[in-house]
Amino acid sequence: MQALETSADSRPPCQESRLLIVGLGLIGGSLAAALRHSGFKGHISACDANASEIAQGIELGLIDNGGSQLAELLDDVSMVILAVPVLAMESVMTTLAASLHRASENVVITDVGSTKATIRDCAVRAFGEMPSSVVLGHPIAGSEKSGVSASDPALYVHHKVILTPEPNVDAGALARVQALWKAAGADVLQMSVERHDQVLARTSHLPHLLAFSLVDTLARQDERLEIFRYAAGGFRDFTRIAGSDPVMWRDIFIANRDAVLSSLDDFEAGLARLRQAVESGDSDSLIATFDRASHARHYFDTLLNKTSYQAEYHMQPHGKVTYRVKPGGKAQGRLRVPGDKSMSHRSIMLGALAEGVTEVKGFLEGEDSLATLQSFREMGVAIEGPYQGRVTIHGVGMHGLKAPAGPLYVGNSGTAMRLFAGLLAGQAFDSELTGDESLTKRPMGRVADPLRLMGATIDTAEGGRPPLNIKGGAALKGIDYAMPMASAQVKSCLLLAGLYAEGETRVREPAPTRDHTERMLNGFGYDVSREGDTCWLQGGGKLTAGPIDVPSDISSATFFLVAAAITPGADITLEHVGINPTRIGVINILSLMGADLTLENAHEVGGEPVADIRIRYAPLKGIDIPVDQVPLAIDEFPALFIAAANAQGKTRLRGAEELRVKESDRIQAMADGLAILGVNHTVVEDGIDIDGNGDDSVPSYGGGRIDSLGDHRIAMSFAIASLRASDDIIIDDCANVATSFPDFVALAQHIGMRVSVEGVNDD
Ligand SMILES: O=C(O)C1=C[C@@H](OP(=O)(O)O)[C@@H](O)[C@H](O)C1
Ligand SMILES: C=C(OP(=O)(O)O)C(=O)O
Repeated sequence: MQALETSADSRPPCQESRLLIVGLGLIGGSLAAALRHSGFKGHISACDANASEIAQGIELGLIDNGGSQLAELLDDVSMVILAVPVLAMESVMTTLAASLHRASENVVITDVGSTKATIRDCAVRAFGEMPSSVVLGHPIAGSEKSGVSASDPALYVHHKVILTPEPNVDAGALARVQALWKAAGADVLQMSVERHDQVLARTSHLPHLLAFSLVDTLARQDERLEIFRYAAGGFRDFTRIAGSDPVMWRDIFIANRDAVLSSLDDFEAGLARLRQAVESGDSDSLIATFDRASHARHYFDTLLNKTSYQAEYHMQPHGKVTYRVKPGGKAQGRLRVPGDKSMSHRSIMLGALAEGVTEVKGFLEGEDSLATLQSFREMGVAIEGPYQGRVTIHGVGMHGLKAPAGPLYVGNSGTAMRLFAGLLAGQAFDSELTGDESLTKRPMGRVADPLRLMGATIDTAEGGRPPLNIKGGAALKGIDYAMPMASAQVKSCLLLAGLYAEGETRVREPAPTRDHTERMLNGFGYDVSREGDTCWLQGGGKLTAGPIDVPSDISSATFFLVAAAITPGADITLEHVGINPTRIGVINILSLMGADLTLENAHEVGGEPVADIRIRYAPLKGIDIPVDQVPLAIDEFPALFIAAANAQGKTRLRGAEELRVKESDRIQAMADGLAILGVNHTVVEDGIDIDGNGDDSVPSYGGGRIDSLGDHRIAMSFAIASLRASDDIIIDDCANVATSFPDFVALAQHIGMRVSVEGVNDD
């Protein structure tokens, strides 16, 4: 992602005519400094009980004038910014309510307080109701320093400012407060007052309380403060914030009492668990806690660096990643795409339930498989890594998982939710599975129904959607189940539940689907048999740990296979790709269309066939896609539709209704994008007809702006399409690419595509 603009020249200017900052400390002073630095043309005055702060503010050139009597400073003011400690807000608001009638109608009031519910209550008491011109806010920036002399014009640059507007807020007032903070260089976002107070209790107030407490405890034990002479980096890092302004923090803890107490309860419970582990020398529990924490801390770094999809999803719900791809470009070179997503999920699941230590290499460090990994940490499994695709899982055995403290969040991943459902149905504890907005729309009845036949108790939301609530302690019984759809996720779910069931669990599939679960179970020494369309296993066995080598994901490789298949002169080799027969629909379909594909260096790793795939450009022709290839290429269709748009003649797909229940309705999402590019097509319920251009001397279609609907495969498919477009293709909502293919943009650039990332729009 591109760096956000930092230079003051490029920030939108703040147009207020006259600002009044009430409380001229570090926060108010830094806002004045930032505005001055941005070229703010208006007048700034300040009100502070401390005359020397005002004098210093004037001397530093931050404010034009000031005084200690609020009522006297309100003439002609356009915006008032309250930067006094939280408990002083009420008297300031009362004065404002009494005096503001003298000022212009248009005055907007905002604040910078660290808690929001109490300040909203103050406003309601002072004004009789929440005025629509009040927009409460909180800049997430600060320093242990205080006073106007510590003002820093860069304090807010790239920092978040959370605004908590009430439903009756005046849209103009909100826009003006947003403009104020953007001019100071901040990223502005919005949330409700309640959510703000809960989030801040955990992320800011609790850490401050702990730092104050630790320093105070140590200082009391050592009156002469001798001990601090020996305190090194860890102490310094942990306690820096204990130097913060005591009055301000007293006010915050009084104001945000309930949310702070609830986060403190959680913390005390965690501390008690650690105490117990230390006392009893419980090395596994210590390692599990530290590993989880260390991983979470690294993950937090990726959030800060905005390198993660989750960062977009959780911290910037209104900000999206956009790809801009220039038309043309090349498709040349050797590359290795990341590890297989299906196998990465399964390696963690089976490794966790195994006896012994499982070493995984080639693990996909994408958000989907990382969410699976994190969920097992939350169930007490010690997992080291991932470090460059290597993960070490300390298996806990079939019955060693522990109840997680809360819901297990599996992000965007249908695979994880469905496989987890089977596995959790066999546990002794209750559990809840949740996911992101896209996953929340996907059907889970397909696993809940057969699991109920096995004896599980599972509640879903309306229409069989997530979240799933799974009752622990069920006595599962094996079933003989004919799946109504060809789904590896349903099959795998039932096989995993079958591990815990009495007797035999048999699953019949209407067409072959990926068989990674069966292969990996066999690899862990658990017998899974197959005859024709049916596979089965006996419950009650055990898994034995062993090494797993995850090959590159053929679903990710597909984008580059199609890139080369449509680009004259292309020659790409994809290394070490998994070519399991249940996954090679894309190779078969492209070959039928006339692509020049060869497999080199074919061999087997850990029970899965792999090869290097070389593909050189050859003109494509439209085909009727054989129905038996559909489940074998299910995730590859968005990219194959782009191949079809470049082929000569019509390509017809039928029997692919499953595409409608993926991360998006992939038939409709692709049809909508193809329409924007000007590609003729006809949508039917279970497929699509696409008319290809087939003339490789001219571009195959135009450009345009496409909504990927937050679906990674839609985003990457239209990025590849640009190789044969006549104009730029701009694709919105691409953060989700990180769920399956975190390096996609870098590799696309590597082969010669002209793709750039436009970053976050923060409005
Ligand atoms: O088992 C798996 O790992 C997967 C199975 C497929 O889903 P269905 O089982 O719903 O077809 C596929 O679309 C998904 O990306 C991964
Ligand atoms: C459908 C996909 O994944 P999942 O079902 O795990 O969300 C996919 O990766 O294309």
